[in-house]
Amino acid sequence: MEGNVLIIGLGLIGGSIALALKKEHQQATVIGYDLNEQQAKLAKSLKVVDDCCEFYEEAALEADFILISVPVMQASKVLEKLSTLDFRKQVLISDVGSTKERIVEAGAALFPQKNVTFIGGHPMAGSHKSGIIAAKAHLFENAFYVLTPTDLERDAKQVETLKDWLKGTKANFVTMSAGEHDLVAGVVSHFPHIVAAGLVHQAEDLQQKSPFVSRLAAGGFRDITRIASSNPTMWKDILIHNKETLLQLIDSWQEQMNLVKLDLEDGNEEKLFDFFQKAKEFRDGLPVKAKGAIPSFYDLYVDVPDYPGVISEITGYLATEQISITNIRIMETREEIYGVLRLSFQTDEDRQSATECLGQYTNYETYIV
Ligand SMILES: NC(=O)c1ccc[n+]([C@@H]2O[C@H](COP(=O)([O-])OP(=O)(O)OC[C@H]3O[C@@H](n4cnc5c(N)ncnc54)[C@H](O)[C@@H]3O)[C@@H](O)[C@H]2O)c1
Ligand SMILES: O=C(O)C(=O)C[C@]1(C(=O)O)C=C[C@@H](O)C=C1
Repeated sequence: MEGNVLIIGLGLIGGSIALALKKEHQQATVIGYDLNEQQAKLAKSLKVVDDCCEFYEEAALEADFILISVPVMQASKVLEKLSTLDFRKQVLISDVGSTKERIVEAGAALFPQKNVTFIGGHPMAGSHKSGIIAAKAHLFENAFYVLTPTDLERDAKQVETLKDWLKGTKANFVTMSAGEHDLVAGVVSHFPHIVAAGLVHQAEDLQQKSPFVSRLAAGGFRDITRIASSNPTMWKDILIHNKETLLQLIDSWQEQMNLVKLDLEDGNEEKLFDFFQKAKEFRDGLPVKAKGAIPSFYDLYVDVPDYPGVISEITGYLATEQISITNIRIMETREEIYGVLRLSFQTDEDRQSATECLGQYTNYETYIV
């Protein structure tokens, strides 16, 4: 597509979308603005945008597409500022905020004029890293990208235009109401971030009792708390915007913890087993996507002798058969002789091929848990 694009907020998400958009629409001119001047300058020198501006009013009036990619409380302010401009041509405005209801309400109220259309958006993939340095063109490949038009029938054409602008993200677009989005995102994204931060606080408090807490915080603790390293401003804003949903989720979580507590106090083995078994069944049955909310993990465990170079030996065999691994980790050392390697694959077929490959080249035992 040809045209002028303005991206307001040149961090992880704004930068990633700019890269994907420029790749797909080489005729488009992408102008970037960021409150943090250094960030904007860096975006220009890294060629994430064609140019950057000190004030965005002029670029906004010339834009065909404006994307707002700032923390959600700031997004409402940017929308207010844009609404004071005298747009003469047709312009499509969207955002990438992790919450939708309040932003979409503001968009609908602030732009009654026919030539300005606001459609809320949320790419459901990201990272705990922030800033332009972490931006990647492929960040949203295969991830869900939620669009929340206020009136699907009226905005149908603009929704298609928006998808065209965002085509380079290679995301899977889904449309839903802003309310439904905030409920679902609350459950699968916002609330888990609260729990992750809570677990880290608990570990930090207990660190006073034993310095081993942080030294032994490996494996499961690291997996479940990675997202606690995310940007605090972004998450503070998300909680404020999605307050009602999150208050309800906190209540139901507390109820659930109380039940586990009672079962534990009673020593009710059957109920405790059920708690984990039912969670496992639901988790194992979640749809597997290459990227997005739930990453796919097909794990294969390998008992290997504990000597230097064993990892490159294994990866070498798999490379010979062109089998790609998404992750590799040493789990433990047994009796100082054997180690357990966990190899993760994107598909069950890759895992099967890896089992056969290691069976052919080595006598190491492989197993699936
Ligand atoms: N990080 C994720 O995983 C993720 C995923 C999907 C959506 N989101 C949403 O994307 C948005 C941006 O998040 P991010 O991860 O890119 O954050 P980020 O910190 O990497 O980038 C945000 C940028 O916005 C700039 N900014 C702040 N206020 C501004 C304003 N008023 N005007 C112009 N620039 C301003 C900051 O200087 C910063 O460079 C947030 O709304 C977030 O909820 C984040
Ligand atoms: O992978 C991560 O680090 C994320 O937290 C990404 C994540 C998520 O919760 O899934 C975080 C916030 C976004 O709005 C969308 C995606």
